[in-house]
Amino acid sequence: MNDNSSRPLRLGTRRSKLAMAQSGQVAQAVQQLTGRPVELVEITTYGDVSRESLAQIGGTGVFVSALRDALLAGEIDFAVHSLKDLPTKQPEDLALAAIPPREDPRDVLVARDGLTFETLPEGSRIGTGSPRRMAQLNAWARELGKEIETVPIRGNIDTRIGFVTKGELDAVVLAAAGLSRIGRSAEVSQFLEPDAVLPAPGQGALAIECAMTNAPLAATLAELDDPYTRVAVTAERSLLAALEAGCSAPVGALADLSPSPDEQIVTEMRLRGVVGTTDGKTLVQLSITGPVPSSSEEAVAMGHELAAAMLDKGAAGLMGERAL
Ligand SMILES: NCc1[nH]cc(CCC(=O)O)c1CC(=O)O
Repeated sequence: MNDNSSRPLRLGTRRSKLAMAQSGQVAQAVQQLTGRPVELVEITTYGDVSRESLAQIGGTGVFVSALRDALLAGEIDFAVHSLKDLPTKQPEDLALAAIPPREDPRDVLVARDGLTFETLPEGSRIGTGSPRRMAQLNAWARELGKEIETVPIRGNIDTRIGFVTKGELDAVVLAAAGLSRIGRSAEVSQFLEPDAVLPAPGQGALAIECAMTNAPLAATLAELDDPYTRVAVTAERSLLAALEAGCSAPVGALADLSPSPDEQIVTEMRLRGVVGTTDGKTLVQLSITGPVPSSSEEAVAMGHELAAAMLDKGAAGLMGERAL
């Protein structure tokens, strides 16, 4: 592939269980693709060591900057991120070389006694540090005429599920994809349908990044790319960018394709978006449907079109809000 193609490829990863699981999967795929061994290089990011809330320390970008520094310094060859943790603006010197097929994008409820959102009793305490989840859960509770309390929490998946198993909270909300990657899907009490809770832009998808200067590696990694996932998450992220949201802003988005990619002839893409106040009193929720974008530019345009419609409906006034 290039001059020193005999040495193992170095894959930089955070050391959380989730990051190790997703890096491990990609490492295997790349090993198969290239015939070269892939070694994991563990890197600690500021988001892993800080106890502050994500909103305070500047959003989810805190998980990626150390990996990106290592890429640019040539200490690692490529990195795997949860796409939803990537800031919407892609640095010019880094290639988003592949976005593999997305997993289930939905959020899930992990509740005590297998309760669902509908059967949780009045006054239930639900843990989430995400303003997006708070806004939609509180709006849903209002619709059901039920009083709930959203409790800001942080921590890795095990820690968050621990709040429920230790009896400190009635439920927590997590991403289905994260649970599935660490083998804890059995603990899901309810999959939250996007009609009630739209996931974060890019949720359930991975991003494989390498230095722009390493063109041969970028070309190899591109074989892991799924074009349908790419247009869907590109539209979702361009909506987020156009709403000028920081990564901790309460924006949900999901693009789905119909018929589904498994059925071969995909004709349409629907892009849904939501932004709201964390108390759920005000939500701006809209969707648009169009032909499946045939380029990144078309996907971006679709995100911008939905953003403009949402801004028209008052989304701008809701963007300033931060967690708590
Ligand atoms: N914010 C942390 C984070 N980043 C990616 C995932 C899950 C995996 C994914 O969405 O791809 C999670 C955990 C969660 O939100 O429950």
